[in-house]
Order: sequence, then C-alpha cells, then structure tokens
Amino acid sequence: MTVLDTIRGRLVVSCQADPGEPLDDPAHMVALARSALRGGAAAIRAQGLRDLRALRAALPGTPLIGLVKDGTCGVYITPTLAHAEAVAATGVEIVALDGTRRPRPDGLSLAETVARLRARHPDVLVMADLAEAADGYAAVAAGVDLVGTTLSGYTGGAVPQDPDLALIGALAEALPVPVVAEGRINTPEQAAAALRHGAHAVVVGTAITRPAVVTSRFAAALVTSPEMS
Ligand SMILES: CC(=O)N[C@H](C=O)[C@@H](O)[C@H](O)[C@H](O)COP(=O)(O)O
Repeated sequence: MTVLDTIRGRLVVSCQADPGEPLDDPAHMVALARSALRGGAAAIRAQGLRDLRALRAALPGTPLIGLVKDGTCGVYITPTLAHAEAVAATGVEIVALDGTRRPRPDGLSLAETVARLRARHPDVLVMADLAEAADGYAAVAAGVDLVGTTLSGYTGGAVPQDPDLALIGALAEALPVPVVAEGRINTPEQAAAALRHGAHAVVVGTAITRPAVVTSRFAAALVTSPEMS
C-alpha cells in the first residue's frame, strides 16, 4: 500500500511545538505522536529536523509529513531547496513546503525546487501547502504529489476562525492530485465535513496537540461567561 493509500479518508495529527513552549522537546513530540496513533491517526505531521529525526527513529512504520519552519511570516514553511533536502534526509515519506505563488527566498521556482529535490530523493512525495485555489494549478504544474489547504488564512489579514471548506471543495474538484484538508479544523464534525468536501485526508494540529491553546479557549469562555456577572 502506498503512503497516499494509507492516509486516504484518515486523520493525520500535526505534532508541533513553538520554541520555548513546555512541549518543545522531541521526547514530548514522540509521546504526542504515539498518543495520536493510539487514538486512530494514520500519519503524523511534524516540524523541525530534531523532532523529525526523533519521530523517524521512534516510529519506523508510521508515515511522516515533515517540514521546517523558518520564521513566522512570508514564505516560512520549508522555504528553500536546502530546507526541503534537509527534511527529506530525515527519512520522512512526504516533504511539505510552501506551495503559494510567492517568491521563494532562494530564488528558485516551485517547479525547480520539486525537480531538484526529486533528483536527490526520488522516493519522497512533495506536499504543497497552499493559500488559495490559484496556487493549486501552479503547484500541480510544478509537479507536486499532493496539496494542502494549510496556508489559507495565513497570507495576510485577520485569520478566520473556521476551516476553509470552500477551498478544500474547490481544489478537490479541480485538481488531479489528493487534497489534504488542513488549518483550523478544531472539531470532529469539521474533520468529517472536510472529507465530505472531497479531502483525501484531514490534518489536525492545535485542537489535539497544543494544550496551552486549547486550555486558553476554555479559560476565555469562563471569563466571558454570562454566569460570571
Ligand atoms: C499556518 C501554519 O504555519 N501551519 C502550520 C503548518 O504546519 C502549523 O502551525 C499548524 O498547526 C498546522 O497546519 C495544523 O493546523 P491547525 O493547528 O490549525 O490544526
């Protein structure tokens, strides 16, 4: 069975911690990933070479989607060919990279990045993290294997609250490659809705693996609760 078959219709759990967060430790990421797999995840998405190496060693049979974040704005998800090659070298099955049409910091096009990555790592699949539908056509033309809605809502303006189900549907209808739903999928119902909109798989991060954020949502609800007044 191919990796894409393994994740079809399934949940992928993103295990990431920002620098300095209490969970920012590869051992914690491995424990989160093991918990996610126990709960029914089919694959893990993770960030950073240190965490990817730890996850690869601990979970040899689990499909991994790997990326490196460099910064927090602009093109920061696996922004250059060098980042992509370093991610591939950790042994992940899928390298996720920025798949928007914005200029990349190393001056390469997405097509050049994909071609050069494949030349060195012929077995790795390339996932393009997109922000809008037009990115999808360009990413497919550049030769990516799958796309994700990861960057929808994160390229300017206020970040919406809900997942971009419309983009999931539009990409799934238009593109000949699998579309992974990712970004602000915070409930099981939203995950199921993403599949109904045509997603091949659903990535959930924050709602499962960022307890500080999840806690803050509960805490904020109590502060604003009418029962308090
Ligand atoms: C925009 C961006 O940088 N997204 C990152 C991509 O890997 C992660 O910070 C997200 O947690 C991930 O996409 C999962 O999304 P959510 O945490 O909303 O379920």
